Amino acid sequence: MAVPRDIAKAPVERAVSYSESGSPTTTFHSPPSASQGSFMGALVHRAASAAAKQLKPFNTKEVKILLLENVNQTGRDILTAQGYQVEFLKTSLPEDQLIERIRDVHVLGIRSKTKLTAKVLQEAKNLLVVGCFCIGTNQVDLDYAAQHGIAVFNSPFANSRSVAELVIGEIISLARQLGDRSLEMHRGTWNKVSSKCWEIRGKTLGIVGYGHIGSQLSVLAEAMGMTVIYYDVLTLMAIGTSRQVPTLEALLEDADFVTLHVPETPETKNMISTKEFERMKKGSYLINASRGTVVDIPALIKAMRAGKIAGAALDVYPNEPAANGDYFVNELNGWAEDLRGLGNIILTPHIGGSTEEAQRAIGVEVAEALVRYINQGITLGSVNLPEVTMRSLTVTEPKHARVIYVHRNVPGVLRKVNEILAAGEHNVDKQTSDSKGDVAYLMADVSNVETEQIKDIRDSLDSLSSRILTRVLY
Ligand SMILES: NC(=O)C1=CN([C@@H]2O[C@H](COP(=O)(O)OP(=O)(O)OC[C@H]3O[C@@H](n4cnc5c(N)ncnc54)[C@H](O)[C@@H]3O)[C@@H](O)[C@H]2O)C=CC1
Ligand SMILES: O=C(O)CCC(=O)C(=O)O
Repeated sequence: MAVPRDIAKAPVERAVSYSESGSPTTTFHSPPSASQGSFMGALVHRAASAAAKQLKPFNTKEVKILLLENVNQTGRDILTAQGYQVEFLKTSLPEDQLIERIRDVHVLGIRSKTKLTAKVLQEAKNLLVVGCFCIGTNQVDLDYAAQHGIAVFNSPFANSRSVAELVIGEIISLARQLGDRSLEMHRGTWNKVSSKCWEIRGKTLGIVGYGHIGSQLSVLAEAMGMTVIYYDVLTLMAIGTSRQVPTLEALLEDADFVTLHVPETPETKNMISTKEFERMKKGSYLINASRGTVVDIPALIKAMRAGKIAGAALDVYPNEPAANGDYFVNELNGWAEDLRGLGNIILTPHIGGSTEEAQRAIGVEVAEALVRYINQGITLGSVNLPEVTMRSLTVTEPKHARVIYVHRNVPGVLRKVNEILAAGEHNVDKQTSDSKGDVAYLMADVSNVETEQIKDIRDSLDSLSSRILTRVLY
């Protein structure tokens, strides 16, 4: 029975200590959850039951992981069970502290608040991979990360249902002015009102961005008797009796409730501003649970003060406090106090995806992706690198190694890599490669590799001008 060995190395400029002795470390055990609930989990599990050889990038105890923003216990458990060094913080970190902390970690886990700009990432000399324990990845400079061989993973839909359900709650709450009535009762005032309070049955919901969240919401809204229209840059199949409209303007003119479910991009910045509020129906409502930059908030304040917009629900803001207990005041966003002073406005602290179900599922999904990437180099689900997978090496292949070479997508690289491997008399048993833009990802399982040869393979690959990152797992 082959002893799992443990050797590989981060790229030279992101050197980490590693054991060249091939000293055995703890045997890898797939976390039980790896076989539950996901296609990849099943894939990994099937391979394991066929006596997969467990590859290790480093001595597991040397893998340093920093988890910020209160990543769920499920994710922490999976990473800890691998034997990695896991440090956990409840909050995000301001840039200077982040730069200080990011220098020596191999893996960083964040949620939506931690800004991984090029300035921050260039300090991350050891960083192999970032796990965004959320949907949005706009907080990470994905291109910079890809160009430096740092993989980024997220959880593309584990919290979509939670957001959709929150929005349904908000539609009813706005239509019935529930926030205001509740606040009045808390202050001791009885104020029984029906004027300008409505049923939602028969009203039109306009969904901007008909992706995972928008389409879930569509189903729920129709079940409540609403008519659903949506606008998206893509032509997408309508669910139920909903209908795609050709322009944002057409949606704004028709909808009683407008709800935003687009990502943060240059195109969606201030997507809803003065001109759009002018297009909206008098007495209509706006909901934003996407990203704070999508709505021009001073324009919203004006439109609400003018009575054009009858109510709004905001879950996200251009600047959000770093931690619970921090204040939401003008120092953070210049208009915060004006916003708080409006009637029929629901302000929530970015809780769209904050349910037990969503956070547990995200914890498992992202942590499993991180383990697969660290231990096997599999990039399935990565948002910035080409998605590459390959069946595991098995314990019957004791002298095999997995070579991972992230490189510039230029002609001739495969030939050079294979020449290097052939020069060492290593047969390439299987190989796969894919590219995304100008970055390519090559994975090869090679035979006849002695421990002493690992360094040569790595050094030879490192010397190629196309190299971004070399890893050798065995
Ligand atoms: N409040 C919260 O806690 C949460 C917020 N979010 C935010 O919600 C956003 C949407 O999430 P998903 O539905 O999962 O994303 P998705 O990627 O499944 O769907 C987004 C849709 O927006 C469309 N789109 C992109 N740019 C557009 C534009 N300029 N105009 C019109 N349509 C456009 C896309 O074609 C896509 O169909 C995320 O990017 C994230 O920022 C996500 C989860 C939780
Ligand atoms: O609660 C979070 O971590 C952020 C949720 C979110 O905005 C997202 O998943 O993109």
